[in-house]
Amino acid sequence: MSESITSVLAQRPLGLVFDIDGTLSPIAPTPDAARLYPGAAEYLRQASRFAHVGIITGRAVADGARIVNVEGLTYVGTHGLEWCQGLPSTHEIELIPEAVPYAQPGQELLDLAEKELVPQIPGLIVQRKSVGGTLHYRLASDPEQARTKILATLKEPAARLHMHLDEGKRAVEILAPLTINKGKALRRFVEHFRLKGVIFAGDDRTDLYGLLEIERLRQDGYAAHGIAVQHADTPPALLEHADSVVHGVEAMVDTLQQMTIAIGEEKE
Ligand SMILES: O=P(O)(O)OC[C@H]1O[C@H](O[C@H]2O[C@H](CO)[C@@H](O)[C@H](O)[C@H]2O)[C@H](O)[C@@H](O)[C@@H]1O
Repeated sequence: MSESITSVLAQRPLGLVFDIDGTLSPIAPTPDAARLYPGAAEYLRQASRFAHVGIITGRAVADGARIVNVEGLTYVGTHGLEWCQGLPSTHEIELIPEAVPYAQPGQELLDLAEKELVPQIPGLIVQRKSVGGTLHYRLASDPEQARTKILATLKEPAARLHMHLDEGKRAVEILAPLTINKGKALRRFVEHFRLKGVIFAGDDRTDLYGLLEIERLRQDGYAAHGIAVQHADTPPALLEHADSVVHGVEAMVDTLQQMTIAIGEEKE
């Protein structure tokens, strides 16, 4: 582990914050098939004895928590719009008030996708969230053609409904046009727990907001470190703004294990 990570891990209160897909869970053919890398849940559980552990994901909270399924973590879903201070089976999910007006327009776009795109693109998966959702074209016979078709079909209706389109891994995201993102969520997490040190890890476009917030937190005097999990399709900007890079989910979970051991030793 780098000296920079070690020095952040010595801070208390400490926060450890992770994305799910591509970070703790290998990319799978469908969203439902994704699983945490072996050992990851146990390391998160152990880490949560000594640090505030957060999951900040593009998935809905209920979906992300179903995959991670560790009690005592903070689950932040739908790119920062939903919060839950534990598993949703025992804790209430809070939808941030600014997002509420965009629930209906998001549903309309997803209805349109089901009506117009699903019949034309075999393999397209429509994933609904409390606000917006994701269209997964990974299983389409020609993914690039599917992507073009989805964006062309939704561009005008999205503008009319004041919704925002973004892209993830083989996926088009339908988002509320809010300035809330994973970076804002990370800042709120840090302030909520009055953290002195924080580590954030992610692998995709939307995780860039998290890495940029790590830079701002450091400028504001926090001990902060950003990790990019590199895959073949990792956006270059993510690598430029990361303080360290690990190669793939297995290496990320190995780093999580080392961090867990280090903070356990620090405590004793
Ligand atoms: O912020 P994340 O936790 O990384 O969530 C981003 C999106 O991840 C999921 O989709 C991605 O992973 C799937 C399973 O590995 C894969 O099949 C898909 O192609 C990827 O785009 C999730 O389903 C989305 O809701 C998230 O927005």
